[in-house]
Amino acid sequence: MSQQLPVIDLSAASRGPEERAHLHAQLHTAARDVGFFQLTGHGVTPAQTDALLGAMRRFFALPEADRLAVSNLESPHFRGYTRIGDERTGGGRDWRDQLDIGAERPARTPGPGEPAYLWLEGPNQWPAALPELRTAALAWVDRLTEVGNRLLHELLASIGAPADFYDNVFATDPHLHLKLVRYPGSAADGTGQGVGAHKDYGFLTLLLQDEVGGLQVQRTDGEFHDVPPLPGAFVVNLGELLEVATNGYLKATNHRVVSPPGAVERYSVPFFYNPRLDARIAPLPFPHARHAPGVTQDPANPLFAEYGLNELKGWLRAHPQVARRHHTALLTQELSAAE
Ligand SMILES: O=C(O)CCC(=O)C(=O)O
Ligand SMILES: [Fe+2]
Repeated sequence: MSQQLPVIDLSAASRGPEERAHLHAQLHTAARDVGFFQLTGHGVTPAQTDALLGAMRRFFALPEADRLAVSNLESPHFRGYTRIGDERTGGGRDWRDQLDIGAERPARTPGPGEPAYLWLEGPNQWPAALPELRTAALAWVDRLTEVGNRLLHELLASIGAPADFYDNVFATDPHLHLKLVRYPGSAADGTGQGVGAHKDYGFLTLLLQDEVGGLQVQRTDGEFHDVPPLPGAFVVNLGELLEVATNGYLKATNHRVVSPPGAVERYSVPFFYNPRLDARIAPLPFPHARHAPGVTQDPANPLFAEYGLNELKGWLRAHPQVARRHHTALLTQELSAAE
């Protein structure tokens, strides 16, 4: 099923009060009713996009041994390369491989009394053969951070909230996250699970997808609808922290990727615009707050207002081999917390 998402032009924000008011009306409706939209007018150039996609394709074309040289199994910080089939979503195997990249920071080993999510801070792993990948990926993080920052301001303003309300949780050491993803066609098991249905954990996700398609969004009718690729646009979706911030007025939307047919490859690049790990998401003051229905109650997926907890739950769930190798103590704690 296909139903095009709202298409929203961010450049309208700087074209005078009338166009900005129209942008806010569009953003408000899209964020409240769908949680997903296509973003144009973001200012990222085709040359910047091509630099990233080119370096990324060269990474996935490297011999497997070179990709495994930066395996995330070696990183207690969940950075690096995940082989096809090693990631899990909703208990099922995802048929994709990927390189996880975050802000370049020294490794953290949480001491006694420090929160376990500090494990998520650490250095990236870069393939020695492709220095341009590091350059293009870190430039993309900088560029998309700027877009995410502008978009979040307009989105908060669109629902009548102070635009700068969350500036402090992004000001120092935001936990930005970039994923370079390849879907290598369909697995023999026939499940079609490129990545299983899930919500993203942070504030906003800005996704670059190629022309193949396969991303699907669950809409209020409960059905998953295709998101047809729109050249030059980013697919934006709201993460769980915006649901927490607005007490459920805005929703983090379930989405998934259906594997491309046969041996067709699909490439995508989600960028997760996330705050500091220790940020506690204070309730957002806005006029509709009193009508907010509350956050989704799902025992299998608790929503945490302390961002690091929300993020860590996701990593432990999605990367069981990294978790078992480096974090058995945390797995025990997670299990006992769920009981
Ligand atoms: O590849 C895509 O289109 C979406 C990926 C996604 O939802 C994710 O990695 O969180
Ligand atoms: Fe996602």
